Amino acid sequence: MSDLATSHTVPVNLGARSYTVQVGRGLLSGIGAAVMTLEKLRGRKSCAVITDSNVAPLYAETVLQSLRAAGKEAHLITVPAGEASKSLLVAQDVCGEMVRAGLDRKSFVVALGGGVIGDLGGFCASIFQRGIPYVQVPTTVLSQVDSSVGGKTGVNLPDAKNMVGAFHQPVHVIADIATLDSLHKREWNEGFAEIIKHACIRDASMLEAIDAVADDEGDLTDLIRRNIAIKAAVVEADEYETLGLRALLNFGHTLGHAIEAAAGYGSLLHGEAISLGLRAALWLSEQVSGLSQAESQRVIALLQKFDLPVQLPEGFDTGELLRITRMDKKFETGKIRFVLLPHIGDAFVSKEVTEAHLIQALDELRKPVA
Ligand SMILES: NC(=O)c1ccc[n+]([C@@H]2O[C@H](COP(=O)([O-])OP(=O)(O)OC[C@H]3O[C@@H](n4cnc5c(N)ncnc54)[C@H](O)[C@@H]3O)[C@@H](O)[C@H]2O)c1
Ligand SMILES: O=C(O)C(=O)C[C@@H](O)[C@H](O)[C@H](O)COP(=O)(O)O
Ligand SMILES: [Zn+2]
Repeated sequence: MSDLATSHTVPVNLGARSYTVQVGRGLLSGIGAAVMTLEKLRGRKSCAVITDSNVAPLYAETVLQSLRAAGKEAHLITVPAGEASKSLLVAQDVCGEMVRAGLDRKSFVVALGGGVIGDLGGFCASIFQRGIPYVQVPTTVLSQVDSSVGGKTGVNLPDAKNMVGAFHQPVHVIADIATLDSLHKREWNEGFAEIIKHACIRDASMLEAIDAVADDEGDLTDLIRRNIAIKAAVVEADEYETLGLRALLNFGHTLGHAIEAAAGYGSLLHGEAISLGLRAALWLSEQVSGLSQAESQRVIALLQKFDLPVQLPEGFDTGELLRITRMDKKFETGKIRFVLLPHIGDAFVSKEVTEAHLIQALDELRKPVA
């Protein structure tokens, strides 16, 4: 069977902002042809391919050639790899390069890379000349299963994650599984924190499939497709996170984001910080919403199987973590809205979690897993 024969299409139904996610091996060289078929890009001849310094030498040429063969003027813009590039200063540089390259309101963006590039590239597309379309071409596990879908774009402020941004849906997503072959182990593993999160909030049966992939026995493409479908369904139900449904995708993120920011962007990868946040949220779920210890332990064991951290390293101050946590976008009139599980596969937003609970959870997170 050819690679293309094994590719899947997942629709994201958002009315006028609907798009599809193509997932399979060997899709990258077909990006020009794919873009040609998109009604929303009709008549748009020039584009910026935004990528990072690790991804550019691996995949930029294939993407540029494919776009140029399809008649597009494609300009490459490369930013330094890593979370530090998700900043207003880098966004300003990228927009500056777009102007100098002669891009205009009729141009579009291709975000080629991991979640940093998807969030940054999508954000630049959302603000450049008040908004132009963009295509997501995610090249990490994390970006394929999570960040490329749903239209959350943005950058960090030194104090807190994703503080400046916009909802701006892509017009298409191309997730080429073959690009994952070049990932280093650490970046491969971190993506599984979000996959495990999806299982926790929506689909307990996925834990088995994740276990199988960890043992090199599972179907990775199918697992990625399943995760995209979960993300798409949640986003379809609550695109702008106003109904308390999309907030479920934030399971493990309240403390996870605080830990990521406190670590100084880059020393912990997003998925690693979320792994720590997941252990804390599982413990809080045991205390507040009746999650069984056995269920909690099963998830923690799976995080450990991917070498993800589950014990807070030395050097994190509880007061500082709480200060950052208070900036979480889920805070409402001074009250924490915290995502909890009564069972694996079932999540809800609770207002029962207090700062005292958070302090206890951080104390717990400092202890080794029993
Ligand atoms: N918008 C959303 O809904 C959403 C969801 C989850 C996470 N995020 C954001 O995504 C970011 C994390 O994404 P990430 O983990 O993909 O990080 P990343 O983009 O920094 O990629 C991780 C590392 O892998 C390298 N890389 C990327 N693709 C590669 C490939 N195919 N081969 C070799 N190396 C490759 C990158 O250069 C980088 O060094 C965080 O900023 C997080 O906040 C956003
Ligand atoms: O898409 C969402 O919604 C998510 O919450 C997905 C998260 O994995 C992701 O880290 C997201 O960027 C968090 O957004 P934020 O609004 O909490 O900053
Ligand atoms: Zn996340």
